[in-house]
Amino acid sequence: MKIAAIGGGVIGGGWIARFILSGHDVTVHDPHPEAGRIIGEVLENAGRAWQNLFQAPLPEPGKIIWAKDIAEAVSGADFIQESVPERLDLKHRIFAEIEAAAPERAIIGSSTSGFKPSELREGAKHPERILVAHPFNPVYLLPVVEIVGGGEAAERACTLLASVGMKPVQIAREIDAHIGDRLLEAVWREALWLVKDGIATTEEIDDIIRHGFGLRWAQMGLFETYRIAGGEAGMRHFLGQFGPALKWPWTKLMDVPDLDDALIDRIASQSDAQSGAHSIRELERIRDDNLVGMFQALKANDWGAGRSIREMEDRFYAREVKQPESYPLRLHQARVHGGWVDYNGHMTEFRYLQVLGDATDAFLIHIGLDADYRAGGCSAYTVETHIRHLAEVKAGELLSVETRLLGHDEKRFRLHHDILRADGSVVATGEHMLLHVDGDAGRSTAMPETLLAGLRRIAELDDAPHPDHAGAGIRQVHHKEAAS
Ligand SMILES: NC(=O)C1=CN([C@@H]2O[C@H](COP(=O)(O)OP(=O)(O)OC[C@H]3O[C@@H](n4cnc5c(N)ncnc54)[C@H](O)[C@@H]3O)[C@@H](O)[C@H]2O)C=CC1
Ligand SMILES: C[N+](C)(C)CC(=O)CC(=O)[O-]
Repeated sequence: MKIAAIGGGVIGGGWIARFILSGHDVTVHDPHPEAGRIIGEVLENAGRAWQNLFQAPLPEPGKIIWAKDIAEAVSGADFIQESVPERLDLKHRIFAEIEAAAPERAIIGSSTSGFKPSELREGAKHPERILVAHPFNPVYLLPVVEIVGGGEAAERACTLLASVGMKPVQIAREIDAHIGDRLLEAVWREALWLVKDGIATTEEIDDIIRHGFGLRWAQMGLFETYRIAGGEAGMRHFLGQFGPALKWPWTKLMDVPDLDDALIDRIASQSDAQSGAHSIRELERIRDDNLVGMFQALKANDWGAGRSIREMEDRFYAREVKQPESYPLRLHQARVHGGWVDYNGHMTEFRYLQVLGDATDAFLIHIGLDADYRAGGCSAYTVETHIRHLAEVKAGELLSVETRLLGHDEKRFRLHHDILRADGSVVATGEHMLLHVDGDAGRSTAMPETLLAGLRRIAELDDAPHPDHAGAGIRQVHHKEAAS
């Protein structure tokens, strides 16, 4: 799959980061003289956020390939995402250049916040493959993408975008500004009035959102939230009680305040007072850390956007497993991320367990104990672990894990992992006992024949003696009194 990005600003940079972190190379064209620095900074923040977001091993990131012009960027591309400024004449010019050089089957997604497919497609040679693919900022974290335009191209775009962790929502009929921005625009318009009329400052409005209904929206949206607000009688009662308020003067609705110099000054200076202590990149990191925490809470509840994270993790685990050609099994690799290094300048101790745990997950998938199997209610729990830390590991090193099955019975299996650096030297070993568990019943249970057959097949390959340290505990250190 060859991916091209035209425009690498706020949104293009976010798209590029999402594709790269999902393991795709991206060919980028952006004439901005500082495009490399800007995209590099976005990528750094995005990489940091993904490290914190996912428990599963991340794929080896793809590369940015810089293209001097649009023709070079889109040559041979399967999917092209356009994220140039929101001007229709510019977008038409870009589409004409793309169509002159891209393969006929290439899909062209536009990040446009407002233009409809019928407007974007004016004058196109193959209009049906130009779609709205409107994301939300930050694109590398927020899953939703509005797909407008329909047809076969939209289906293909949805499949690709879902594979990089997005939640594509196809919009049935085109409308200016799609759906998300129409909703946001209504709130934005009211907020501008409230600031202009001196009713509230930017900070007070933000407080009311972030300490209140913003938290509700993030997990239940509008209608589900209001259904609960109707009490036991639900949505009908809610509509009966609050429906009439729609006609009261609560909102100025369609009336737009003039964004004159005075209002711009007022908003900009209030915003400086509210948030000016942080740089934009700092604010991005604060936003990303908060979003990561929210995603994790939602993932634990298997709810809303948390589901996209869990599904992405299942894909990351599954893609780890390559058909091994040799034994010990080589099922997992990990690159040591800068954030894994501690005050001693090397990989901190719990990251060893992360690498070992990810290798165990890769083994589970290898024997068929994968997401589909777990959906049936049974899983494997690690009940004992012994790690030996043998060598320091620096940021950036590529680690591989060799896995042996030391033994198994109907309910348990014992794994041994060697973590190796690129030169083949062992930096750590891990020995783990796992128990097959029926999660619904809350107790261990025998594995089905499908899993046992996989274990037997692997056990037959394990003909070398066990490592000397296998089954050993931590060595004794004599107590002061005992030594004297
Ligand atoms: N900023 C936001 O919150 C969101 C913006 N969008 C949409 O994304 C699109 C891009 O917006 P932003 O990223 O905010 O703008 P931006 O101004 O941050 O980035 C635009 C980028 O396009 C580049 N560019 C200009 N002419 C170009 C050309 N001929 N070829 C290649 N690159 C070119 C610029 O150098 C710049 O890096 C717009 O259509 C916008 O409506 C969508 C969702 C959210
Ligand atoms: C302000 N905006 C219209 C460009 C916003 C968007 O399009 C989506 C977002 O990220 O809020």
